[in-house]
Parts: sequence; C-alpha cells; structure tokens
Amino acid sequence: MTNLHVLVVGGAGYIGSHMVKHLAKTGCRVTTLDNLVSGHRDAVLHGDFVLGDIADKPMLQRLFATTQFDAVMHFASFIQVGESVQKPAMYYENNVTNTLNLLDTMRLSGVDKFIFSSTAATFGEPQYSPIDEQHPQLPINPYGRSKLFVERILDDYEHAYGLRSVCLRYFNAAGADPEGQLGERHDPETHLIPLILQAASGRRPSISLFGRDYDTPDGTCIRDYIHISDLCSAHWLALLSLMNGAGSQRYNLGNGQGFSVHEVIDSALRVTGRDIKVVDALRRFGDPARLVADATLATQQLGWQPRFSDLDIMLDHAWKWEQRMASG
Ligand SMILES: NC(=O)c1ccc[n+]([C@@H]2O[C@H](COP(=O)([O-])OP(=O)(O)OC[C@H]3O[C@@H](n4cnc5c(N)ncnc54)[C@H](O)[C@@H]3O)[C@@H](O)[C@H]2O)c1
Ligand SMILES: O=c1ccn([C@@H]2O[C@H](COP(=O)(O)OP(=O)(O)O[C@H]3O[C@H](CO)[C@H](O)[C@H](O)[C@H]3O)[C@@H](O)[C@H]2O)c(=O)[nH]1
Repeated sequence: MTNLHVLVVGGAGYIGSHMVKHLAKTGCRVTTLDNLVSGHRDAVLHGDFVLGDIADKPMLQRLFATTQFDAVMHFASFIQVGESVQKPAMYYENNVTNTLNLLDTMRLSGVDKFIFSSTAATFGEPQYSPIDEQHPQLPINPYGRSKLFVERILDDYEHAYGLRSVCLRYFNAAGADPEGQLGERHDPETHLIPLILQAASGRRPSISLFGRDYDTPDGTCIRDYIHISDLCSAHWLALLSLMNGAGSQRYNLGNGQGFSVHEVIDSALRVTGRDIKVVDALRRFGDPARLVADATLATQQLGWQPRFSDLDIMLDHAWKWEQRMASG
C-alpha cells in the first residue's frame, strides 16, 4: 500500500517528524500540517508542508476540500503534564476542542481512518504492572484526561459516523532516527533522556534526579522507554490494519521492560563516556513509581515487534543527535 496519502498533523514535532520520514520511506505521499508552536520546519524532511493551526476550522475545510487524504495521523497536542495542571484550559482547548475540529472536518469530508497519539498518562496511578489494555483509565492530571476524552470521543464517532481509529498509548518515547537526521528538540525540554545527554554534552551543567525514595529496587522511578522507530512501525501497522478494514483498536506501546532513572544514567555514562553531574532533587509531583506497558495485544493483533528495545541503543541514537545539536 504505497500509494496512500497520509496527513500527519503535528509532523514537525519529535514523534511526528520521524513518522513523516517513515511514511515517505514506505512510498506513501505525506502532507504535514503543523503550526510550529513546538515543532521545527526543518524537521519535516519529506512531502508537502502546510503551516496551520487545527484551531482554524476554515483552513482545515479548505485543506480537506482540495486534497484527498486516505488517513490522518494526529500527533499535535500540548504534552507537558506539569503545565497541564497549571493551565488546564489551554490543554483542553488544544488537545480536545481543536482535535474535534479535525475530526469533524474529516467526517464531513468522508475521511474515516484516524491514528491518535494517546499516552500512558490515561491510566493514572498503576493498579498493577505491567499495564495492559484492561487496566482502568483514571488519569490524575489534565494532560492525561485530555487524551482520554479524545479516546472516548473516538468511540462515539465510530459508533455514530463510522470513523475508525487506532489509539496508541505510548509509554516513554525515546531515542532518535538511527540515520541521525532527526531527534528530540523540545523547548523547554522536560524528558529525562535528552536532559541527561545535554548534561553529558555540556549544554546543561547537571541533571536533577527527582527522588531516590520510591518503592523500587534502587529507589528511583521505573519507566518503559520505547524507541521512536518502533513507535513509527506500530503506526504503520495500525494504518495498514485500518486500510484492510479493521475496526477501531486501542493499544499500549512499550517494551514491557522498565528501567530506573539510575539505570538510564548508567547507560548514558557507558554510551557517552562523559562525566554527568547528577543533583538529587525532590520527587516531581504526580510521578508514579513504576510505569511499564504490556504490549502483548499490539504484538498479537498488529504483528508489531519492537526492534530497538536495548536501552544502550536508544541512548546511542539519542547521543548522536545530541552531539549534532551541541555542535550547533
Ligand atoms: N514524547 C512522549 O514521550 C509521548 C508519550 C506519550 C504520548 N505522546 C504524544 O505524542 C504526540 C507527539 O509528541 P511529541 O513528543 O512529538 O510532541 P511535540 O511537541 O514534539 O510535537 C507536537 C507537534 O504538534 C504541533 N502542534 C501543537 N498544537 C498544534 C495545533 N493546534 N495545530 C497544529 N500543530 C500543532 C507542534 O508544533 C509540534 O510540532 C503528542 O500528542 C503527545 O501527547 C508523547
Ligand atoms: O530532569 C528530570 C526529568 C525526569 N526525571 C525522571 O525521569 C522519569 C521519566 O520522566 P520523563 O519526564 O522523561 O517522562 P514521564 O514518564 O514523566 O512522561 C512520559 O509519560 C507520560 C505518561 O505518564 C506522558 O505521556 C509524557 O508525555 C511522557 O513523556 C521520571 O521518573 C522523572 O521523575 C528526573 O529524574 N529528572
């Protein structure tokens, strides 16, 4: 299926830009729609680029009236948990209201396949581990709730309008393009791995370690890091399943293997060979001790197999990108 035309909303961001490259490699036609609020124009390496905001309904209507898309992948949202607690209105507006603009334009234009970036944050405090799709979804912050609302809206839109969707609940996206062309470039950066690597490259004086008193073997939080390339392959398989007529699906995406903050720092020390100054800090509000995915359903139903589950490989790819950034 290489003659598909896919609209990638948020394709100038970290995950979206890798997806654009992945789709182009498969031979798909790709259009990126992004307002560049946090994305980068030079991260869109393939296809057409439309500068626009999904808040702008007339712009969406014009875009869908002039171009026939086979499917939409939606990466655009605000993504910081802490900020969502301070500014919930901003999060609900961009992540929910604006997503509704996109969905309504799609249904009125007859585009009925949608792949949505959901998150582990829809689950809230884990009741058991690893977290499968049956786990209750009880988010504890506006960011997680905004994503869960969209999941629920999508259930209703399939029922009423036949709009089929795959919600992919990523755990911790990590790594960078193995060919070194793309990587993570958030500003401000809040994610652990790029922050550690910025401390290694000298772009930051140190990394703060948020809490050593969690109920985990070394006292630091455990997360399930998933390589960006593996996220892209899951999106591709999800798209194929919708193209083949499957109904809506929801999948948790991770490696099923958790690494503590301490283990991530150790990996960065091995991979970079640099000194990394670690400063102990208080717990960050709202961080569960352990978040690990059970991604069995995605492996069984989509045939998805993560290729880069080795933590050092994720760090190595991210380090190559960080060295590029550090050298300007
Ligand atoms: N990074 C992670 O670990 C992670 C984990 C779980 C889920 N997610 C989800 O994956 C998606 C992508 O995350 P990311 O890390 O690539 O984020 P990102 O901030 O790098 O990318 C988001 C992109 O969307 C664009 N955008 C935002 N609002 C827009 C709007 N109204 N109109 C048009 N474009 C808009 C931004 O300019 C940016 O290019 C997000 O929806 C996020 O919630 C990310
Ligand atoms: O400077 C830092 C940054 C992070 N951490 C720790 O490192 C771990 C990972 O933190 P990240 O900020 O990298 O990632 P999160 O697990 O908080 O967030 C990820 O998972 C969330 C779901 O729970 C959201 O989806 C979010 O977008 C996604 O990046 C956490 O234990 C955090 O406390 C530190 O010790 N120091």
